[in-house]
Amino acid sequence: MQIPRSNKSSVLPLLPPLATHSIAISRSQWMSSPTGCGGRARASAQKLHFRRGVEQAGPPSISISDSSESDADDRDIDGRHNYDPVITSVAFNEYYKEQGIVSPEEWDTFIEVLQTPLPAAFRVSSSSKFCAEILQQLETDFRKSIHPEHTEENNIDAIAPLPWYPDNLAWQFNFSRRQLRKDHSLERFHEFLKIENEIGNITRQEAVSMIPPLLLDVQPEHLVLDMCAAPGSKTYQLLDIIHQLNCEGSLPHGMIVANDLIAQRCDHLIHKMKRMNTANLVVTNHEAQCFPGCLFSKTYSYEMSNELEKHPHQLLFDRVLCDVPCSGDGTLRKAPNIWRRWNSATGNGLHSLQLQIAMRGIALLKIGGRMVYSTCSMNPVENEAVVSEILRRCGGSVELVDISGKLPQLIHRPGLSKWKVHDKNRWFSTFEDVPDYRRGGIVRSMFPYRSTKVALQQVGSHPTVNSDAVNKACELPLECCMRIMPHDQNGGAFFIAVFQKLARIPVINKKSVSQEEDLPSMQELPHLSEDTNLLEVISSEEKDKVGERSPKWKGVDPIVFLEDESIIDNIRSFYGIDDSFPLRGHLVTRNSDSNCGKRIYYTSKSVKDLLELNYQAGQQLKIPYVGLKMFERKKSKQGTLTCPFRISSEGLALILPYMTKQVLCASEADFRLLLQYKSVKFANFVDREFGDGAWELMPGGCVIVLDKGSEALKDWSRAGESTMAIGCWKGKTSLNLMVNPLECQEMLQRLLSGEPVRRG
Ligand SMILES: C[S@@+](CC[C@H](N)C(=O)[O-])C[C@H]1O[C@@H](n2cnc3c(N)ncnc32)[C@H](O)[C@@H]1O
Repeated sequence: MQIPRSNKSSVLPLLPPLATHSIAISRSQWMSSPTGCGGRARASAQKLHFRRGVEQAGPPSISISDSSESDADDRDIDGRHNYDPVITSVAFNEYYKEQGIVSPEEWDTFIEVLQTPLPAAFRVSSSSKFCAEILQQLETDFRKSIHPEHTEENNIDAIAPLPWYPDNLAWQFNFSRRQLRKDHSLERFHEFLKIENEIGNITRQEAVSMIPPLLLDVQPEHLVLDMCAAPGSKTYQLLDIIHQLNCEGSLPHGMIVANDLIAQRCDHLIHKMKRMNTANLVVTNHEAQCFPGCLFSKTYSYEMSNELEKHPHQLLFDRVLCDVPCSGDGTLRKAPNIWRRWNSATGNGLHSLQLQIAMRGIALLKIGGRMVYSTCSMNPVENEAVVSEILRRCGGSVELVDISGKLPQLIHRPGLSKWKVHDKNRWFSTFEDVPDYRRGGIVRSMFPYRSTKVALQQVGSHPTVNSDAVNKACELPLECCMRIMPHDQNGGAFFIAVFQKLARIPVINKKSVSQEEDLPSMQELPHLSEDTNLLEVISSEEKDKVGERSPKWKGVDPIVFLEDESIIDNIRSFYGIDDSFPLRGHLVTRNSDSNCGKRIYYTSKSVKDLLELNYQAGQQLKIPYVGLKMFERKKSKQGTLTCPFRISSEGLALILPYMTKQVLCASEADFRLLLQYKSVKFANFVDREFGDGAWELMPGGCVIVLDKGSEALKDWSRAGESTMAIGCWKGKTSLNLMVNPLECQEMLQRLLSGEPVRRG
């Protein structure tokens, strides 16, 4: 029996009254199947691989699931779509009762909570310059002013911070999404959520999904790989962490590489990440289990590892987030149609893929680095079994980190040490019980790990299973894993394990994996360099690419460093960009003829290094998105321009403190005039001096900064915290706004209401 662990024993006081009626469920709520996207040959092959993994044990249908947020969430309890009253499953009940997932006394509460809708949660971006104001607004305004029906009756807070999340940055609300949309008393709060979410100041994210990035212990200088990243709520949280401490006009040293197999899901992720305006993100599109190591020196050996620090020969990460595709029954409250599909074969079918992805993650980790393995499934075959097999295969070169005290207010349970495997109406306690014809689908690594020597006893000339050993608790420290159950704090279910890499991982001996012998200890292994090990896990297709100079990824524009110095010098001198802001080597375009590039993107030093490594390694990485859009070429009817590039809104906050030319300060009246009319003749500005100043600017791109009365901004290098600035274009007779309509509307609204505005 597992006992919840927490310094606090009480559950969150937001537990809603349990539903006794059937709840309405939309079929479209479930995450779209990976098999439904994309069309390119390679993507199809990848998807096929994923599907095969899933179908290995023969589930009728499956979708990937994640516990982040989903727009479809809004429909599941809304009742506008198809109703499906199924909120229970005999197979589910039988399976988890047999696994002893919760104590018999807890069972009814567990199921009752699972049958209620999940309270929505959101996170305030700590890197947002309006973080403090937003937190204050939540605490002093909304927390006190909103009282939807049942919270009022039950005398509970309608919204409250999650007690375990640091600095009150995460909040949960105690009413349904339907109420949020329909209840008039929540209108202002709903509007607030929508706007702040669009801007990127807050992110809707399921509470339990916020835990893995917290336990990854990410520092702003870390190189982080998010292996299965879409739709990206954890990626956003990771970016938030690395940007948290940096000041305006500077970039953190770290970087996030966000990867996903499905191109369409990558697009969704990219769309979301754009809200962060970051130069420290790379989005890649690979099978995580074959993620390229960008190894380019065939002569590299372990003895050269000191050199490696200075000139990386392969891609290694300080932190890896391995939030694998899973059966997702931890999200049943959010995605109730999982009840109807629930089948133990789903978890069995995903086990091998999850293991492969996690092993690749460990291989890509620097020694001393950390990897979080997580799922939103309750199934031990997808959780503890994968963790056990990682520990077994790594033979002491990784250890499980005890995270039990890291988030003291979070109620959680230790990992299971015993479980069974279910297959086609049969239960197996050991692999030896599995008939030969099922050993393709049911593999040894699904069972609790125990030494073969312990498990087998000799009876006559035949080894038989020692039943004491079978019932013996697993020998691995699985209690270090973290299980979160829905009724622990009125949330979703989640599983998390944190690994620390202590040494190079042993080369995987095919025999020991397939025949399930105990792995030799590290000392017994030949002294092999880690790159050999990395290549072991790179697929042959990837392997072929090592050393290639210019392979092209179909459908993805090549990334080209902007090397034309005349363009860079032109931009620098036109905008008077201070020399302390590095441009050379940091600018990229997505066009092989960089002179014709319409958009120029800025990359941080870490991203620049990664792109260079990738180039040297033959462009192993397929990168659909990189860099912060900084300059955009604009065609002009004004004839030849001194500089045809304007500064884009996304990059404005970063570069403004370094600009000494083409910047003008406007009164609030003139600033508003520009936002309202988009194009204003010089003579029509309220402040004549400003109109004259605008006329005197060079034709082309310029930036208008809001002058906040007494605090007239004279020194752009101090632009930051409360600076409000917009990109414009100086034409022959007028100033023209270069801000997209939505952003413009937002700014205007905030200006009129006196509320804070977003940077840029
Ligand atoms: C649990 S979701 C990830 C949720 C995400 N970490 C978040 O917080 O928003 C799993 C993701 O894995 C992706 N996926 C499935 N198979 C994959 C593979 N072999 N390699 C990489 N990604 C894969 C799916 O497309 C899906 O987006």
